Amino acid sequence: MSDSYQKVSEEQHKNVPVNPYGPNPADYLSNVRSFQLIESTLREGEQFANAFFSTEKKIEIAKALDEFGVDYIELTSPVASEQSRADCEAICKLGLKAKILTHIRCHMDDAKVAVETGVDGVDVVIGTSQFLRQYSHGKDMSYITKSAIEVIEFVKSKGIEIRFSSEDSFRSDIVDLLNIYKTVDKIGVNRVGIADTVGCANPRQVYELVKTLKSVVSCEIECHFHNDTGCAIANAYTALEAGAKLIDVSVLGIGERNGITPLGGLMARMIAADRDYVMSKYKLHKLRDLEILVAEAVQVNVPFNNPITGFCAFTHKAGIHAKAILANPSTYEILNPSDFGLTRYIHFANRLTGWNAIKSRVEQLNLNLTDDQIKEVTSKIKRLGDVRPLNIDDVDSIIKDFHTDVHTPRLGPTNGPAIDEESNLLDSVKRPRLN
Ligand SMILES: CC(=O)SCCNC(=O)CCNC(=O)[C@H](O)C(C)(C)COP(=O)(O)OP(=O)(O)OC[C@H]1O[C@@H](n2cnc3c(N)ncnc32)[C@H](O)[C@@H]1OP(=O)(O)O
Ligand SMILES: O=C(O)CCC(=O)C(=O)O
Ligand SMILES: [Zn+2]
Repeated sequence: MSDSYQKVSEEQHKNVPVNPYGPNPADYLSNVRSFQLIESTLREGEQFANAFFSTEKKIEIAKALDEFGVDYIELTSPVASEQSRADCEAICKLGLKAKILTHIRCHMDDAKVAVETGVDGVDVVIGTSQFLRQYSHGKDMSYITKSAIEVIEFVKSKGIEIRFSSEDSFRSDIVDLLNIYKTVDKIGVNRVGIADTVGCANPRQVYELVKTLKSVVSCEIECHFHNDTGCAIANAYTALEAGAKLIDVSVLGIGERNGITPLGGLMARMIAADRDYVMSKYKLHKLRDLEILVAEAVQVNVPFNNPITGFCAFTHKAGIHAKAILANPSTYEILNPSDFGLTRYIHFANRLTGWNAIKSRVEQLNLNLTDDQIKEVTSKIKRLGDVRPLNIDDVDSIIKDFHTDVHTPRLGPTNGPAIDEESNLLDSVKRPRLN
């Protein structure tokens, strides 16, 4: 960043207008201002193609998630492997503030192992769509209901939390879904879960399903959204608006295929909706380090366009934007980088820059130029920017040369040959001109 970008002031946003499209406080269903996070980097995230977490790495990630302030940490099923079981036990013993969950199939064999690990709760899942009933577990709805009741009653008898979830909820029959949720709610689960396992749902469908489910169960609703069609964050937000309380996330969204709702992206969405709630609950300054920790663990880069932490998420380039940002950052920023311990930049070393951005650079360099002179030097910068990409040193040289030029008494044409400005443009960056 350092050679092409200018760090600009930490100025706070000013005169932020009320957003007429913001959450409507009259919407009694909405949990936008009271949501919780089920962080699944160590469960769904372990299903990401590149993921292998050693015990030490799992512990480091669990501690970092806890420090960030997530409400729950979900871990891989203890029946997945012997080490998965041992890791689950080890994380339970850390004494974290977040509640620890593990995730199992709807089967007594899994449940018996899960309750012995020391977890605070068990997330049970079973596919309810025709696809999964036919090609995954091969069970019908009455078998599913029977085994759900058995597993739920068993886990409850151990005095720990229990959540029942249908897999592939959005391709399941609505009557089957509502029947099974009503049944498990009656037995007394802490939460029921809806899962968009294949990422097929859109926000309108999410709103409808969550709202309908809300009208038939008394327990909390958790939602899990895959991002195959790019709706994972929007669906999560809409689910909260419709009355869901808990959202499954993972760091950078890692998970099966292209993953689920990303923690950082959801934070961006939620802080735009209710900054006070989000700031009071989550340590947003830790987000960048958390993402780097997980990105390195699974050998990927933080995406360039990631919400909040993408390398240019708070960099403003076009002259029109730069002018307004310098006057009031709220003009072109919905999020304030300082909320995340980050910095705003103006990218002025390019041909889209404007004289207001260059004026700010001139002031940073402690040089004295009139507005007309700054406009002239801006034209020079643009001309060079038409020839090649620029960096800060290029721009600073042009400004400093110009400054020297206008503050040096003219020596007259007899002191040297005139230099044609157009043909010597590149040269003029390097040394003062004497014309
Ligand atoms: C959408 C999701 O992400 S759900 C969570 C996915 N998580 C995991 O799969 C955890 C990692 N998985 C594993 O380690 C293994 O798959 C295990 C240990 C769970 C099971 O391994 P295996 O016994 O070798 O079975 P395999 O993985 O080949 O097939 C899955 C089995 O679970 C059954 N099954 C699948 N889903 C469920 C369910 N929700 N509830 C009960 N049984 C289920 C299938 O019928 C199949 O059983 P069968 O072939 O023995 O009849
Ligand atoms: O347990 C759940 O709610 C979700 C399981 C899962 O990962 C999925 O369906 O994609
Ligand atoms: Zn999933």
